[in-house]
Amino acid sequence: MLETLAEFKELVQEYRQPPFSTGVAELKEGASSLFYAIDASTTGRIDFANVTDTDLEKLAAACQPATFGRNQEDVLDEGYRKAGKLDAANISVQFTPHDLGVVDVIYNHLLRSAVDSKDRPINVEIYKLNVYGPGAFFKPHVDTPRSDKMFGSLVVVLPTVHEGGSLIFHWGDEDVSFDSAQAVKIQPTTAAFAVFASDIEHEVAPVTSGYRVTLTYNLYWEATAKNRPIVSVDAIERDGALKESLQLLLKDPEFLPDGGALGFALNHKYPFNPDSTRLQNVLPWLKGPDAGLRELCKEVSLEVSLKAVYFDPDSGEDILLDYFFGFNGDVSDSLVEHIVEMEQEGLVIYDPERVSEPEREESVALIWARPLQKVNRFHSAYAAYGNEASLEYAYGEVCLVATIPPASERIGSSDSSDMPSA
Ligand SMILES: O=C(O)CCC(=O)C(=O)O
Ligand SMILES: [Fe+2]
Repeated sequence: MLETLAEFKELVQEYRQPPFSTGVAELKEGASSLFYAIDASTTGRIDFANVTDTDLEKLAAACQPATFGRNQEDVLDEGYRKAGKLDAANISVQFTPHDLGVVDVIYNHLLRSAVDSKDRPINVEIYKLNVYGPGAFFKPHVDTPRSDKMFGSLVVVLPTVHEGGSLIFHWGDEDVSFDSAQAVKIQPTTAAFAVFASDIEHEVAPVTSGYRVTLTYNLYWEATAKNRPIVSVDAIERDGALKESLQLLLKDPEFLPDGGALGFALNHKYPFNPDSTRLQNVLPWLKGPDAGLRELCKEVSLEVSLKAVYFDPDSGEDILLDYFFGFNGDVSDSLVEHIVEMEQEGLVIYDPERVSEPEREESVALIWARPLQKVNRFHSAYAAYGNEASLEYAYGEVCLVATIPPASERIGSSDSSDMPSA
């Protein structure tokens, strides 16, 4: 492998950051209560600055058992999720995530953005209240996307005395645990919170004593958000080594001499609806390091697009589509033929490091800077375990593809010095 390429690949591999952030926040005096519906005409109240066991038992009794999504069906299975829930319609709280300072954490840490939040408004929508009594837990799942604008989840753990119930993130090969029970012990008014990219698998360990009471929220991009990058110039500057390495790669005349594409498998999955989600629209919604890679390509004047990655079992080739296939997509003819005939709707790719000549001339030479972990399947159900069943949205595997001009046309290449520059 070219040395310039090997170096760039290594830096891209290291370019990741935890897609979660945890912390604590103080509930303000006089604004620490929850009101909830016990039945059509009775309301309960808990002041979390001053909770009693009886309060918690009453709240637990007002809950219904929490269900979850398995293969697009809503199921109740206490071997997988054991918890009580109250829907958003049946609760009202006196404090907001904004009051708790969590919105800043979302921008600054989860999205690693220094862009003014006015430019990229988000919606923080309350979803459920959950009560995890002794022995309650929630096994590994992702949070079901409720729209293609949903990027994250927020959990607020209210101040109650309990043990266990850690929130555990499964991030690549690492398990990162947040002991929220410990965190809320700081003061009687200390709440704990976790914000995370909702496509990251996580679980709640069993509660061993007491009641763990949570509010969960869905995080969405506002529909009207401008198409602004969410990664700050600062963040790119900090990753200067990555930019330098990419510039060196592009200058290397042996790297894709006739041009082609540079592909990046992304760190996150993105929600889509096969009928309405256009991949081009997803570009401004990339999360964390994925947004950083897009900015990096822009900085060195490479054109980028997002593609859905599929594997065609008939031909054994990988295909990049500009759209997602339906959930029950039935591919009768060879998909590759289909793509080639439709033109512009997708690319058939080959790896020039492995194959010297493509089988068909339409194929594009693509080198993976960050290798694909997984591809989409045409026939499988998408979300296996979610916190809700969803027939409309699922997470898909997306990659970022940068078009690489032939070596002679690349900015900074020795051959291009006589060419007019843009
Ligand atoms: O309570 C938590 O810490 C996480 C809950 C959760 O993952 C969910 O409700 O989907
Ligand atoms: Fe969850």
